[in-house]
Amino acid sequence: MTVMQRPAAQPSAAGSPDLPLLEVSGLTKTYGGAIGCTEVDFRMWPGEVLGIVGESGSGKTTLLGLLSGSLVADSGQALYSDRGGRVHDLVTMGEAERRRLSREEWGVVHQNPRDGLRLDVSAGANVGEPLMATGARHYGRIRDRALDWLTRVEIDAGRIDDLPKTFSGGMQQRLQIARNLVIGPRLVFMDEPTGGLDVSVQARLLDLIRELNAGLGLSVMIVTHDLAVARLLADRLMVMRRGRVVEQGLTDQILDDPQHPYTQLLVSSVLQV
Ligand SMILES: Nc1ncnc2c1ncn2[C@@H]1O[C@H](COP(=O)(O)OP(=O)(O)OP(=O)(O)O)[C@@H](O)[C@H]1O
Repeated sequence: MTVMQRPAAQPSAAGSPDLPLLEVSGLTKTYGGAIGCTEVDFRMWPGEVLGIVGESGSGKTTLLGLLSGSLVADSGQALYSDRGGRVHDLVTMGEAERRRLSREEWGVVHQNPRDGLRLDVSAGANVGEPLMATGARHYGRIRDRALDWLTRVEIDAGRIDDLPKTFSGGMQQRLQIARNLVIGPRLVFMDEPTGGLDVSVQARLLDLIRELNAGLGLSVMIVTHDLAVARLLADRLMVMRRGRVVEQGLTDQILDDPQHPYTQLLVSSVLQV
């Protein structure tokens, strides 16, 4: 386990808003000889929505995987400041600590909800399980919390005992969000969460993510190839190309006044559609 203490850390229940939630430098991952992402540097702040955009194969999913723990970096540093103000290097920390952070501090929302749900148990169990993994044992209270979260994500309480496979794609995605948020994470990684959904379902899901960010102060790192989604949700954007971050800044600044030729191309190609 690698735990570091920043000299200025001021531990509090929610972590300090003065400390970056994540401070990433030189993060690199190759697959054999091929670059996944290379020399990625950025900071992310508590309560922020950070969008990662770029063409297919630019390294967005690789970066998310390195930070959320499904991939191991070749080199670099990714310092995560937890609720207690303790700082962990995600690149070098041990498996037990990674599992604890995944259980207690993070959520991961996959593009395909089937990758983030257990299809063979009820909707209520899908939401209740993460609570049990963090120590909850009282069946009645677990069911109440599950019901509360189903309602928050606009799933009818009467569906609590139904299997997710009987849900529509949009409902499954909302159930996946409830499963992730029931433990009160500080940071949720989302990989194309609205991909494959039709436009009206997408709009409701985007509203939900905005509400959760504003209401709970949730930090969200969201990968999307859709600049309209990025515009609507993200406070700041990172633009990736061929594994590198070519530009980052405030969303409006990047989309209205892109500096890098690749970002200019990305923005103008969307405008021409
Ligand atoms: N398991 C793997 N084995 C070999 N190469 C991989 C693997 N996963 C990703 N890559 C390569 O790493 C680079 C970055 O891929 P990545 O999936 O991170 O991009 P992306 O921006 O998320 O793309 P998309 O939008 O299509 O999901 C690509 O060149 C890809 O071919």
